[in-house]
Amino acid sequence: MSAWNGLGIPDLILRALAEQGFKEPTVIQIRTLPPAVMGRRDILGAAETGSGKTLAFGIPILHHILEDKEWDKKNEEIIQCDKIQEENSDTENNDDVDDSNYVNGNDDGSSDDDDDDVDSNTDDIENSDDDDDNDEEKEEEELVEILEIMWVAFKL
Ligand SMILES: Nc1ncnc2c1ncn2[C@@H]1O[C@H](COP(=O)(O)OP(=O)(O)OP(=O)(O)O)[C@@H](O)[C@H]1O
Repeated sequence: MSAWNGLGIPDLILRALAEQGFKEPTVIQIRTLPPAVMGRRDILGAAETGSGKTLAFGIPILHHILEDKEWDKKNEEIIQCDKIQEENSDTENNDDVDDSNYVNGNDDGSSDDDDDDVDSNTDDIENSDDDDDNDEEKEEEELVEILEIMWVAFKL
């Protein structure tokens, strides 16, 4: 278990720290990270030069950026769910109209739309694999972003 565990640091930042080769937090980081990250408190710290103060406040900043992004992502998902529900209710309404096909008699007793539903269900299954790949890709992109912030903003 990494010495960074238990300080409330998100996985993505833990991975970035591991990539940087930072095996354990410094004293100022151990003291500031739990209240700043888990306790969401403002922190004031003093320690000698070269003791790791930059990440002592940099990690909480990154944590908050990630939380904001997570919030944006959830909102996006909710909006997409709403759109899908709207589309479904539109489709159901259309189905009501198309049921008249059945009454009027398709040869096999099905409406043409039923076949479409099967196709679209298969599409959904294929799309869920794509979604997993996209999630992984997005996580990798975020990791690269975090590392860039660490290098550029925090000059690590
Ligand atoms: N947990 C850690 N493990 C190993 N190296 C670290 C760790 N945290 C920071 N460092 C490295 O230690 C060096 C000094 O860190 P940093 O610049 O944050 O110190 P500081 O306390 O802010 O110094 P100053 O007061 O001079 O600004 C940097 O090269 C940084 O990459």
